[in-house]
Amino acid sequence: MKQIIVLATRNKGKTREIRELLKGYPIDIKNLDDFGPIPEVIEDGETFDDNAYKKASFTAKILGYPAMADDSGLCVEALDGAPGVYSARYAGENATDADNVKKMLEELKDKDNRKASFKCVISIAIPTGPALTYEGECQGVITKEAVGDNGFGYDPLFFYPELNKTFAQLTIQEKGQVSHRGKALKEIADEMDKIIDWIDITMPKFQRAECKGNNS
Ligand SMILES: O=c1nc[nH]c2c1ncn2[C@H]1C[C@H](O)[C@@H](COP(=O)(O)OP(=O)(O)OP(=O)(O)O)O1
Ligand SMILES: [Mg+2]
Repeated sequence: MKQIIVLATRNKGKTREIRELLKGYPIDIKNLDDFGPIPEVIEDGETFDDNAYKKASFTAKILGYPAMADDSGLCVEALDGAPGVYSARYAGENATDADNVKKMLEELKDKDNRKASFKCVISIAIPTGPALTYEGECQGVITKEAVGDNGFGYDPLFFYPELNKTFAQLTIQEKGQVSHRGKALKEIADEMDKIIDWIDITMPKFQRAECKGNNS
């Protein structure tokens, strides 16, 4: 039987990439939409690591299944590493990808140094709290305008010199070979048997102790 893992993200772009890069492995990946409404996790950690763990462990606790969460973002040299963990909210609390892209181009308008890196931490947690952590990073250059229609987020601005394309000009598979998320997922894929064993051994089979006696 396949091990169920809940993908704790609301981001459709991430979901597509994770599903594509983990297809063929003996896990049954569920979306949050497969369950009833659950409260939103507050992503107030100071690091990608903190936020990835918060999202994974909270979801695992609430749903009683192992959960996988990705926290990621863009770190720009000329902006001292910003927006980093604030990448999703760069242009404001309810910012869209287009708002964030626009703000990034404005902030870098007069900057010569356009080096940036994408970072990704993926946490796999079980309901009692323990978790495994995987990470990946990739280097690129921020373009002067949006190029390409694929992907999500800052992809149209992230030029990857080795392929002479932005991430938004790559297929999911091509991006997955070199991206921050792809690298973290490669480690997960390589260790999949160990991860499934770890879940099997560590995760309590019953979340509630059986009560055999009469409580009255
Ligand atoms: O491969 C990527 N290509 C382009 N942009 C990316 C990528 N990876 C992260 N990013 C950007 C999108 C978002 O602005 C932020 C992630 O924020 P982050 O909180 O991790 O995700 P999210 O709020 O969109 O979904 P959720 O927290 O439900 O997983 O970095
Ligand atoms: Mg988020």
